[in-house]
Order: sequence, then structure tokens, then C-alpha cells
Amino acid sequence: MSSAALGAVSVDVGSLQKQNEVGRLKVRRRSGLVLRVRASVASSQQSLQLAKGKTQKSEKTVQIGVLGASGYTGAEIIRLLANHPQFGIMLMTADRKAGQSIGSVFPHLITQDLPDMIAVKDADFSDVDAVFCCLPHGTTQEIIKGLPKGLKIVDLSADFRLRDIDEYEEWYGLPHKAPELQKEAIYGLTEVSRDEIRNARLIANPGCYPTSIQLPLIPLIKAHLIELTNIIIDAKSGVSGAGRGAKEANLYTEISEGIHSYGLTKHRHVPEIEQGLSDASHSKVTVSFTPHLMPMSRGMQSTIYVQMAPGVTIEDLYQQLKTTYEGEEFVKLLGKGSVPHTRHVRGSNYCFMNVFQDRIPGRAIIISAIDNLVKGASGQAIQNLNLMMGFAENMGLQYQPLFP
Ligand SMILES: NC(=O)C1=CN([C@@H]2O[C@H](COP(=O)(O)OP(=O)(O)OC[C@H]3O[C@@H](n4cnc5c(N)ncnc54)[C@H](OP(=O)(O)O)[C@@H]3O)[C@@H](O)[C@H]2O)C=CC1
Ligand SMILES: CC(=O)N[C@@H](CCC(=O)OP(=O)(O)O)C(=O)O
Repeated sequence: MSSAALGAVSVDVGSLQKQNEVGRLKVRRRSGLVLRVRASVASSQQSLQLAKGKTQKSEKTVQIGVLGASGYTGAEIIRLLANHPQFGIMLMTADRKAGQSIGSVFPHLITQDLPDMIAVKDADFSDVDAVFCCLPHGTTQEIIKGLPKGLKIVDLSADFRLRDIDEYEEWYGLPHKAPELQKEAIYGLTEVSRDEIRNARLIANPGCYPTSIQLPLIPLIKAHLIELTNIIIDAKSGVSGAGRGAKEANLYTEISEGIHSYGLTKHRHVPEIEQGLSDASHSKVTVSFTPHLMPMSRGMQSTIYVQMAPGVTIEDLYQQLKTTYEGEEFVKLLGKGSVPHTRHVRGSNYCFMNVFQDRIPGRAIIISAIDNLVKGASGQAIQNLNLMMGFAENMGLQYQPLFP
């Protein structure tokens, strides 16, 4: 049952409560005793199913569930899927906002024909083919463990990113609740692990900082062009990276007109970055990583300082990245001397990068820019599901950046 099939009428509170008990009405409070009600014109049988969490199949070929549809990454999945020819959203869940329509939670999505949001525990996954799991880390393992085994899952949280369970428990301070699923999870940095992603059932979608950092560093490490010590990463994120939940630290007054670093020496993305770089080098790589919060809603830039291997020049680094990414649609090495800007990738699935010779001989500066909500989260998640379902990797993702 799609929300587009619901009409709007006004009724008194008594009849409203009675009807709402059987799930026939979606209620939004206006003022005093007058309520605006969206009444179902479907049969009572269909209405009852809606109350239980059933939703009508989308007309598209792959039925998608979005868990955590009331959060920023969930909303971004929904926005991006509007233009996807194969993925249709038939199920959306939320926690505190369960029971609300998408239009009341995200007015910018009101024009899309979408089911209302329900609690995860009420969801019926029997007609769903794949889910995007956009829930906070720590809540995700148990929820994914309870999903039907045939479902394809792209998990945007950090819950399955670290292969080493002890490391997860140490950095996240939480017990791992699904170690058996951890063995199955494939880390979904698309350009690096495409072949494994195609055959995966459960993808651990990378964090936004790790995406912006690993994309330039992995090819340089694999080609032995940089030293594995003294890698220094100075990274900056827009505030949407912290999610939509209300937190004092993310109030306008706290983040506007200034920048600040956080998570010094202990940010939980350190082990994720080191895992990826160590895999590329077949030895333990450590990094210094300092993230910063910027007064912008979305966007991420990583500035990375590295020591080049003996005899290696900046031209070698440039040529290596050029060869690695020249056939890639979403990773772009800029022309020599051009500086990546977050505003040039905003709203798109692109990662822009470049390398620069430092004035200190032997050192290089690498800059990469992504939109944290797109290539850093929901865009890469769709890229991965496209591969898992056997579709073109770029399907539904050819959004040009928003500028200015
Ligand atoms: N924001 C970003 O740039 C990125 C985020 N990520 C990761 O993606 C995931 C989602 O992030 P984001 O969208 O920003 O987060 P938000 O805080 O914006 O949204 C979280 C969503 O999860 C729901 N939720 C919260 N607690 C529970 C629970 N106990 N059970 C079921 N649902 C719950 C919320 O529902 P309700 O609103 O109803 O409370 C909401 O829909 C996180 O793991 C995050 O770390 C990854 C890369 C980038
Ligand atoms: C600005 C901000 O707070 N950013 C988040 C990272 C968002 C992200 O990609 O992280 P996960 O998917 O690993 O949660 C942070 O620093 O924790």
C-alpha cells in the first residue's frame, strides 16, 4: 500500500482513535482537537496488513528495504533511488519516528511514492530482496542476525567492518553480537574489492573517512611508491557525518563560525583505515589520523602527508593513480595542479583526488574530496548493491555535483 493511495479528511478525535486502533489511519496532530488524518481508501484487509508492517510491492524489479529511513544516510538512499530503474522501495523502518510518513520526517522527499515508516520489529521481509541497513553501530549486528538468510544486505554501519572481533570490541567498547556473520561480511570499498562484492551476501560498507583515505593510498601502497611509516592524515567532515540525532555538540552554536578536531589519537576509524592499508601492503601499517568538524552540512576532505619511497617522484605517484583510476566512473584524478574541493563533489558519488610535491624533498601531499553522504555512505552502498544484483555498477548513480 503506497502512501500515494491515501486521501486526506478531517474527523473528530473519538472516531479517529477508534479507527486508528485497527491501523486504518495515519494521524498527524495539528492544533487543539482538530486533527488532519490521512485515511486509507484500501480494503480493511489491506489496511490490517499495513498495520502489521506489510507494504505493497514496488513496480521495479528489486524490492528494497531501508532500515533507518529517518536518518541522514537512509534519506540519501531514498533520494538517490528515485532515479534507479531497478530498485524500488517497498519497506522503510525507523525507531522513534516509526509510524510517521516520510513527508513529515523529510519534507524534501514528499514527492516520492513511498510506504510509511514502521518499527524494525514489525517489518515483514518476505517480499524484500535486499536491504540497506542505515542504523547506528551497536544496534545493527543483532538486527541483521534476525533477517531472512536469503536477503542481500548492505550495512552502512561500522558493525561488520573490522575482521578482528577483538579489535571491534576494543575500539567500539561493545561486545560483538554476530561473530559468525562477521566471517561472511565483505568490506565494500567498491573500486578495490569489486569481484568479491559481486558474490557477497553481506557487505560492510566503508566509513566515510576510510573511503576518502583508502582510495588514494591503496594503489600507492600496492605499487610500493610510499613509505609505510609517517603517514599523517588530516581530515575534515561536514556535520551530517554525525547523524541526525540531537546532540549538544552538533548545535549550530557549537559548530558554526569555527572548526575543531575531535577523536584525537583514538577515533574508531583508525583500525578500519589501518586494516585496509595493511591488506594492501601485506604488513602492519599505522597512521596518525585527526578528524575535524567543519561548519558545513555535507562534504569531506582528507589531506594526507606521506614520505615517498627512495627514488620515487611525484610524477610516479600521479601516473600510478592515473593508471589505477582512468577507467573508473566515480574516482577522478584531477589535472596536475588542480586542488579537489568538497563543493565540486557535493551531492554526487565522485571522489576527486590529486597529489602534490611538498617543499620538503621526498614528501608528498595527497588530497581527496567526497560527499560523506554519497560516496562516503549511501552512493557507495547503491554502487555495491548494483554489483551484488548483477546490474551496471553506475545504475541510478549518475548524479552531477550540486554547485555552488
Ligand atoms: N552520516 C554519515 O555521513 C555516515 C554514516 N554512516 C553510518 O551509517 C549509519 C546511519 O548513519 P546516519 O544515517 O547518519 O544516522 P542517523 O542518526 O541520522 O539515523 C539513524 C537511524 O537509525 C534509527 N535507529 C536508531 N536507533 C535504532 C534502534 N535501536 N533500532 C532501530 N533503529 C534505530 C533511527 O530512527 P529514529 O530517527 O526513528 O530514531 C534513524 O532512522 C550509522 O551507523 C553511521 O555510522 C556511514 C558513513 C557516513
Ligand atoms: C562528523 C562525524 O561525527 N563523523 C562520524 C563519522 C561518520 C562515519 O562515516 O562513520 P561510521 O559509519 O563509521 O559511523 C564520526 O566521526 O564518528
